[in-house]
Amino acid sequence: MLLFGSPVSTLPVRATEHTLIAVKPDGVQRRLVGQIIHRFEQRGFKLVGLKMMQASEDLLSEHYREIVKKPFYPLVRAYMTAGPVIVMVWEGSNVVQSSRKMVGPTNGAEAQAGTIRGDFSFHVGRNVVHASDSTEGAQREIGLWFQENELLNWESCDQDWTIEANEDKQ
Ligand SMILES: Nc1nc2c(ncn2[C@@H]2O[C@H](COP(=O)(O)OP(=O)(O)OP(=O)(O)O)[C@@H](O)[C@H]2O)c(=O)[nH]1
Ligand SMILES: Nc1ncnc2c1ncn2[C@@H]1O[C@H](COP(=O)(O)OP(=O)(O)O)[C@@H](O)[C@H]1O
Ligand SMILES: [Mg+2]
Repeated sequence: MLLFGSPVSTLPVRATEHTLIAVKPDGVQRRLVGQIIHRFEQRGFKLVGLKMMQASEDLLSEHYREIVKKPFYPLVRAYMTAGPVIVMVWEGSNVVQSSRKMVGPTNGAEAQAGTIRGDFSFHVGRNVVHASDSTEGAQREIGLWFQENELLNWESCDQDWTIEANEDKQ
């Protein structure tokens, strides 16, 4: 009797994309972690890594190497090291671009209601969440924040109901 559907080995291997999402120190302090995780879960993306960390200044300046020379960077450093962050890796088709849309523009004051920043923030320096902005950036950031053995490759039981099986053949 097949209670759980096809055996794992016969499930199609699908092209995957990953992104780094972080709940910033304000999100942790404001008890928004659960609500933020919930949004990615309900979209159907798959969580493959998660941990709480205190970011070091070195890690942060690598992570934000594109803004490290900007005049406001000291504010970003103070903000991002002010308490623990929750870092996560999410998997799914087009997850990088979709996550950016879910997160909304950098400044919460410009973000639409319904986005994470639009619902939970209104100041650029307290914008609750980070999301990688490109697939290359995501790979770089995941490598910075996670060891390989902290990411798990697992089969989710709903994948046939969130991804059409023929996706890779189109
Ligand atoms: N205080 C302050 N912080 C800023 C300013 N501009 C950007 N930041 C912060 O620096 C972060 C990085 O900026 P960007 O990478 O350009 O914005 P982003 O890609 O929307 O944000 P991340 O997802 O955190 O990378 C922002 O999310 C803000 O928290 C600014 O003018 N003042
Ligand atoms: N003008 C700004 N003033 C204060 N903080 C900023 C500003 N621009 C960016 N930041 C902070 O730096 C982070 C990284 O910036 P950036 O990567 O450009 O935006 P995003 O977070 O939307 O990808 C932002 O999320 C925000 O926390
Ligand atoms: Mg950014």
